[in-house]
Amino acid sequence: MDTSQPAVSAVNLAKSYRGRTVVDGVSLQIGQGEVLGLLGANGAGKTTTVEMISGVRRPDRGSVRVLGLEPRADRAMVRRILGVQLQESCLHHALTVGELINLYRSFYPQPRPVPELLALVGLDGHEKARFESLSGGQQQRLSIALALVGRPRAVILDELTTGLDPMARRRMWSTVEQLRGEGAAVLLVTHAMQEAEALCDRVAMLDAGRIVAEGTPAGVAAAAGAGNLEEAFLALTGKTVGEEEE
Ligand SMILES: Nc1ncnc2c1ncn2[C@@H]1O[C@H](COP(=O)(O)OP(=O)(O)OP(=O)(O)O)[C@@H](O)[C@H]1O
Repeated sequence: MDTSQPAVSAVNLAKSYRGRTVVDGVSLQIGQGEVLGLLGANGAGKTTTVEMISGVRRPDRGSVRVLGLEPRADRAMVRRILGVQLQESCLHHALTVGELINLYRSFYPQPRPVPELLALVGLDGHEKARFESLSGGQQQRLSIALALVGRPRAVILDELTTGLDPMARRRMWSTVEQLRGEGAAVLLVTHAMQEAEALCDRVAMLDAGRIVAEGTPAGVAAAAGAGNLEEAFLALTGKTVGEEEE
């Protein structure tokens, strides 16, 4: 494992589906202890980009390194150091929160203790609840806890707080701050510009598969002649937040 390099490095990634290019030359670097926000309208290519970074999807072009490892070639090693927020539908609905966490804990050499994980995502007291009995927001928080079980050095959080109530959202924000404090590299995919401003050291704005702006939230806003990220998003992409790509 090479720790002198950025924790996550993606160079010139490209992906087409049936001849249509949806990611077109995306390069991203995330240092240890850094939170990078990936912003873009629906269909801009964010999920495809993070899927290539996590190794779930093979890029047509370009390369990815996570702590110097190649996610597809070094799959087993990368799984130990990269935490990815899961889609909750992948989880066994009849298992309890505690059972699911313990199952994931068994995959890692030094997993976080169960109470720490429950506290991180605000699920204290829910250890014995079956997954299927949790609310949508609680299921989402459990999927975040499972991404953090193995003390990952790099974390991908896709729509961290979408659908969460204001208190849960704030808790997730402190969880991200804790991860940064632990030296993890965090890639945060978000539509919430206020969240990006509050949490991200840098943001990359994606439009139609290309990065159209990158820098600190304040720097991106200033370069676009905008007062904040939401206005910058509109100026740079011609879309309001949440609007679809053509
Ligand atoms: N498996 C697939 N087959 C064909 N087209 C796909 C596939 N996955 C994604 N696409 C298309 O690629 C484009 C980019 O999708 P992607 O999910 O990466 O965007 P996104 O920025 O994550 O959007 P959202 O904010 O809606 O999640 C979209 O036009 C989408 O329809």
